Amino acid sequence: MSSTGTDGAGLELKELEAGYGESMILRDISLRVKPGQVVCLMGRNGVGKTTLMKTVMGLIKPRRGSVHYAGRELTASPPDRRAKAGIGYVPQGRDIFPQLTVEENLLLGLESTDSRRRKAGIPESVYEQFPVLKQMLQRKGGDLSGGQQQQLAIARALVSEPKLLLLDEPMEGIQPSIVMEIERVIERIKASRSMAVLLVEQSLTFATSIANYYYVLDKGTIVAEGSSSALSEEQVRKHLAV
Ligand SMILES: Nc1ncnc2c1ncn2[C@@H]1O[C@H](COP(=O)(O)OP(=O)(O)OP(=O)(O)O)[C@@H](O)[C@H]1O
Repeated sequence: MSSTGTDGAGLELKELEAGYGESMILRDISLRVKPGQVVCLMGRNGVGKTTLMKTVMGLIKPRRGSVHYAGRELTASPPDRRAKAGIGYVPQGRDIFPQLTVEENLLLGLESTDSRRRKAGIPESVYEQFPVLKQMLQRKGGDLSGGQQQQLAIARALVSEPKLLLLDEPMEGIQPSIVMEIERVIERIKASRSMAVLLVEQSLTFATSIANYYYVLDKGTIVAEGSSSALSEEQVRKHLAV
C-alpha cells in the first residue's frame, strides 16, 4: 500500500466511510489538506459536509478508511486527542455558551490544550484577529450579535493555536459586513502560512478567490475536485445549483 501512504504532512482522508446507525452517509472519501492550504468543501444541503467535518474531528467513527494528520494515524482517536494534535473545530451554527461571558467562552478553548498553553492564557493574536471581542470580554455570549457570536466561535478555536482549522459554514446567516470580516480573517490565516483551513462554504466567489483547492460532495461522495482557480460556473451549475 506504499502508493497510497501518507507523506506525513497535513490532513489525509483515505477511502472513508461513515454514517449514523444503519444509514451510510459518506462513501469512499479521499481528501487532502496540505499545510498552509485553504480547502473548500462544497455541495448541496444534506450531502454529508457536516458529517465529514465531524468524522475528521472524531465525533463520528468511520466504518472504513483512515484519517491521518501530520503523519499520525488518528482514525480511532477521540476528539480531544485530535485537538491536542493540532486540529481546531468550529461547528455549524455558532455553538457558543450564551450564559458564559466572552472571556469564559474563550477560556474554554484552552481546555483541550496542554498545561503550558493553559498557563499562557488567551494568546494576544486572537484579539488582534477579532478586536471587537477584546472590548466585550465581560459581556454574556448570548448578548452578542450573530456575527459577533460567529467571531467568538472562531476565536475560541484559535485560542489553542491549531495547525488545521475546520470551519463549518462560518458565513451562514450573518450580515455581509461580518462575512467580509471573516473572509479577511481566513485570508490572514492563509497569508501567515501557519495554519491550514478546511471549510464548508457555498460561495463560488469565496471558493475561487481565497481557497487553493475545492472538493464537491454529492450524496456522500466526492464528485469533483481541483484547483480553485479552475472552478467553473459550469461545474457549479452541474453540482451545486438546486
Ligand atoms: N445525527 C444524525 N443522525 C442521523 N442522520 C443524520 C444525522 N445528522 C445528519 N444526518 C443525515 O446525514 C445526511 C448528511 O447530513 P449533513 O449534515 O452531513 O449534510 P450537509 O451537507 O452538512 O448539509 P447542510 O448543508 O444542510 O448542513 C443527511 O441526510 C442528514 O439527514
